[in-house]
Amino acid sequence: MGLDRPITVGRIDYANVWPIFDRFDEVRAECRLTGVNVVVGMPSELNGALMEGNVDMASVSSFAYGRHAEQLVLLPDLSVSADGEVRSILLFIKKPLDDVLKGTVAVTSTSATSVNLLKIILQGRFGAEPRYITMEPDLDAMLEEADAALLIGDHAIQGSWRTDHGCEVLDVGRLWKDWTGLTMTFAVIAVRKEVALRAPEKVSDIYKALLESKRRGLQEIDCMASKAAARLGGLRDYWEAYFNGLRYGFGPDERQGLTQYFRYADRLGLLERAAGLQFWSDQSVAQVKE
Ligand SMILES: C=C(O[C@@H]1C=C(C(=O)O)C=C[C@H]1O)C(=O)O
Repeated sequence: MGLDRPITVGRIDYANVWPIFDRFDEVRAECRLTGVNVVVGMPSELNGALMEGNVDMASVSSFAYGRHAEQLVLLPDLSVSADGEVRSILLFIKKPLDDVLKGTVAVTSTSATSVNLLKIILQGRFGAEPRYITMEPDLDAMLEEADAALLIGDHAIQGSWRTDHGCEVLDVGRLWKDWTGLTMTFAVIAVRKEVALRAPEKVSDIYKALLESKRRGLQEIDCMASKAAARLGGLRDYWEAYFNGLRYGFGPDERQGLTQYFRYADRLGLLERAAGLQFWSDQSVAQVKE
């Protein structure tokens, strides 16, 4: 037992996680929380790193949690979710939707949740199974190869500001909400079970620091919006509306939406089984089974 090494935490390199992570370094310094390394990456990179054990806990695609739920636990009260529009999970369609449904869709290599969400919606709601090709998140290159392109995160946002692609832009969070009436959880923070078992105090300290970072981040969305505009472009007001439009908790609505998503993914054979949601708690860490 025990874990005689630093803990590595993976942070998604998109603005959507800023409200959770932006103040994390500051809070850790204040609490003198040492022995923590932070690495950044695209969701698909962190999904792989968490499963390979190269990171111990990370913000990852909720789909990746669903695929490997038996090896992971979720941190409560932390997610990236939306109840309708997300603004950063976007399908750019260059032909009428009916043609896209019979055609080819290029999907970003950075995603797991949204690619499968799109498959679920296109098949479940429209009875369509277009050909999917996975590509780097380059809108022009994707639209050259396909009738539509799915982008997520900052790539989607920056694509949505362009006026030269001539596409209609569909918000996939809105499509999900209109079809199911549910919230959608795109990212979760998951911990490897063996790490939660071997280093419960450390996980607890990191969890508390993340909660405090989120509390501060959400109190100062205006500062974060200015920083996002300076770093990533766009207007401060855009970013303020973006951060305010997302949800960062993991309450009953998020659980219901994610559970339904896992059920659909299971039905379509995208997951081996519909995963349950197992949350970490420092009181019950001994009950977390390996
Ligand atoms: C809201 C978002 O949520 C994300 C979507 C993910 C996915 O599709 O796998 C993973 C993590 C989040 O970055 C976004 O990227 O815009």
